[in-house]
Amino acid sequence: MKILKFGGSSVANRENIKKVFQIIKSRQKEGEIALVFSAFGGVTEVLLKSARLANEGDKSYLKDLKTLEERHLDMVRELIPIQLQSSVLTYVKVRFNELEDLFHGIFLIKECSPRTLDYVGSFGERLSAFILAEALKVEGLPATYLDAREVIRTSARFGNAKVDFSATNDLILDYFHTHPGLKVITGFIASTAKGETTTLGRSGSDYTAAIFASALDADCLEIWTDVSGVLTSDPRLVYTAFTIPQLSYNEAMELSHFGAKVIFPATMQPAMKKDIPIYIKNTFEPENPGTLINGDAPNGKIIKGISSLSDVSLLNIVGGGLIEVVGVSHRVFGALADAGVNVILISQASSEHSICIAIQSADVAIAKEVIEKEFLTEIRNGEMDPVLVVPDMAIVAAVGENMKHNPGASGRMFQALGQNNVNVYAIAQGSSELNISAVVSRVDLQKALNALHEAFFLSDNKVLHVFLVGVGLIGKALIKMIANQREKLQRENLLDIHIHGLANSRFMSFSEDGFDLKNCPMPGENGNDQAMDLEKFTQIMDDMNFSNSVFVDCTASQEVADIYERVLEAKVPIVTPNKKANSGSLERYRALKKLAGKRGVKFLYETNVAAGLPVINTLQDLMLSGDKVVRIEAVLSGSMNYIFSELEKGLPFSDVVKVAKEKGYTEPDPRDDLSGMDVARKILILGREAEQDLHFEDITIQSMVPSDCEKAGSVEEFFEKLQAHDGEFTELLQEASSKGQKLRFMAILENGKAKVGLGSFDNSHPFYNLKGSDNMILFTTERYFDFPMIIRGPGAGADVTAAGVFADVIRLGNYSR
Ligand SMILES: NC(=O)C1=CN([C@@H]2O[C@H](COP(=O)(O)OP(=O)(O)OC[C@H]3O[C@@H](n4cnc5c(N)ncnc54)[C@H](O)[C@@H]3O)[C@@H](O)[C@H]2O)C=CC1
Ligand SMILES: N[C@@H](CC=O)C(=O)O
Ligand code: NA
Repeated sequence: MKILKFGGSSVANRENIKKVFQIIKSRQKEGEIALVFSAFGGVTEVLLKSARLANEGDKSYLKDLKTLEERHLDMVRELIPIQLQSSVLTYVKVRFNELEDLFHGIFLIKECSPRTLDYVGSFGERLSAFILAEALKVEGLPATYLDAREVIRTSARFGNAKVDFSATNDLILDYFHTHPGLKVITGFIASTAKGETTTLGRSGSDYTAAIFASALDADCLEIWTDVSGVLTSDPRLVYTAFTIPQLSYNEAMELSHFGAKVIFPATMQPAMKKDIPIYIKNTFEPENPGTLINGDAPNGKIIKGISSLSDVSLLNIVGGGLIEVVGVSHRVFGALADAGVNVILISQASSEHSICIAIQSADVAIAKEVIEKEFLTEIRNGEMDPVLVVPDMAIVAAVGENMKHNPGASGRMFQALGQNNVNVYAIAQGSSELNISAVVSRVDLQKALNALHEAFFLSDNKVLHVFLVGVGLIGKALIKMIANQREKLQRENLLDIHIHGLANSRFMSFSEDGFDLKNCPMPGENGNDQAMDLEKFTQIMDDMNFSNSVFVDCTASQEVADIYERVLEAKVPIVTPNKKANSGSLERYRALKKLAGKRGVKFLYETNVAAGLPVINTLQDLMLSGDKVVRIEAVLSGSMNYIFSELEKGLPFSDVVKVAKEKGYTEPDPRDDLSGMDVARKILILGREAEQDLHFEDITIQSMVPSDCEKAGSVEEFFEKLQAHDGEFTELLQEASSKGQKLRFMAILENGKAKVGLGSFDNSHPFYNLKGSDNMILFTTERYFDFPMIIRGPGAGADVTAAGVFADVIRLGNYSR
């Protein structure tokens, strides 16, 4: 025998009911079944609301009742052929006449006791089960309607009646023996021995089904609902949540205590006592195996699910006078129990100096009042502080029976929370080792759930959530690269990258699920894009609350570089090719590194120097291994190298500069390259990475920008003015050529000072053979003293730069595994 229970959403309309009938037919072929139905979706709520209206003297209950009657009559007309309808329609009409009389009584005497409400509530299931039994007959399944009030005996605790199992079991067995065939049973309702109608409380229909399963020693109980079983976490908060294939009864109870509303613990008890397996199945996806809940906790996942409770507050009871005083807890919890306050979590430090309690926020005022009243004398004497309330908290709980005697679960849990900047206010683990709970700030709830979900379920596949500011040349190339490499990364690196925020200087746009990177709309191209506001951008990034967020700055903007502290403070790592932050004051450069270290996040900027060439990382490795930099001699500008190489072909200087810009080698304003500023920033950064106290004032810079061009307002105007100077550059080139030399724009750092400017080199120097956008860096160090370490290759351009930024992003993924 199998018991199948269908919830309100499964029988909300004709379409759904047809699906239910399919399931019933397929199950019946497999063996004997009995069916338990809830009221049609939403009906119980309307009945109870109408009773309340009538009780308040509000006649609009009549309208609600009429609508409800029509809905049931329509259901009959839709499910049953016209020639068979009349007796069923009559049944419905008679029930509604009774209801009308009942409500009129409530309306007249303005009284609606829990007992009356139970009677009102019973109509929902009596109507649905009766109509469905008749409809099943039409489908060729002879069914007997069973009003569960005939067989389930309870106490007279109306609203949440207590079942008398011995009487109930006998009655059920007796009924089933005397009534062979398919039974269609009303969920939720029961009766006292005197025949008064009662109801079984929250999730009462599940309870009904479990009571029948237990009485009949059923092979299994199937709860058919509108979700595919119990999920690993709340899918509204954790998009990657998935169905848990199997749970032990204990795990299921623990998960439902903390938020998973699929099944209510009390309803499981009768089935659990008899070790009857419970399947949670989806009416709308019947082929999905759903969740099996039984007595097993087979080896496998240590943690089965992550659940949560929001709307929680913490009470801290603190006082030096509490140490080693016997009976403090007794008094605290006694006072709370007397006031009817439910305690969700307790944590006490072994110093006994404080007790920390989590309760529902709605109970805070009364809880504070009763505890302070209980300890009035201690508070007056200064032995205890007034109760400290920490509002707006939430509890996250990792649940799993296999964490028993299995070290590491809590380590993983708190590492994941810490790494994602989620502060933990209190912790509790029961000695049953079934659940580790942490109290966190409510604003961190979603991030905490996602971080834990990832740590326990998706640890093989890490997701980085990127927020990208600057979608010009480099930003666009980066998006394209991520789109192209995504599948490979997922497959081979177990890494996924989503972009959730995009901004240029004018607009910003966001996507909760991540943008479609193959057809990624640019900020300003979506109808609902907002005007760019950096503060707001970072705020939205915080609010989206992803674990593993990454801030990528692909601008050349000082303003963007100025918010790095704010980003790092929020424990979000930064990846950037923008040199502005690291080439500002030495104090800030150091402070940023220190802050990143303190907050435990990375600040990566390999592309600050020589684009994707491994210059910064190499230098950092040299320094870490104890080497000391003696001298750096370098060509650090891809655009300048390109310009002076192309000049050799006899092309005019202004034309070559323009092409360098078109090729994406120059800064957004090419004067940053020609003036030596860009190279100065780079040598400054290299000096600082070499642990030298280098300031901008320590650099002598030779600018290549003619003075009238400096003053030009726009880049276009600059190009116009530059033409007049073409001859001067040709002369410079000819002078070098006449000596068999080549012009290279370079930087030298030695003895704490740097020089940036044009040099000419003969073929004995490594710079002589540089081509196109090449960079070359010669590190002379204590170890590489006789022959310098040389790094050479293209040092500017969209792809080589985006590849460097991309590599830094991937590095982040690897760091935090
Ligand atoms: N082009 C290259 O070869 C290399 C470039 N870099 C660096 O990469 C960065 C980006 O360069 P490109 O992509 O060539 O520049 P770009 O001018 O093509 O793009 C800059 C982007 O930043 C946006 N932007 C500017 N100010 C902004 C603000 N305040 N808020 C939001 N967005 C803002 C612009 O709207 C644009 O989308 C620069 O810092 C550059 O120095 C580094 C290595 C090589
Ligand atoms: N404009 C720079 C590229 C970025 O750093 C260059 O020309 O090297
Ligand atoms: Na680099």
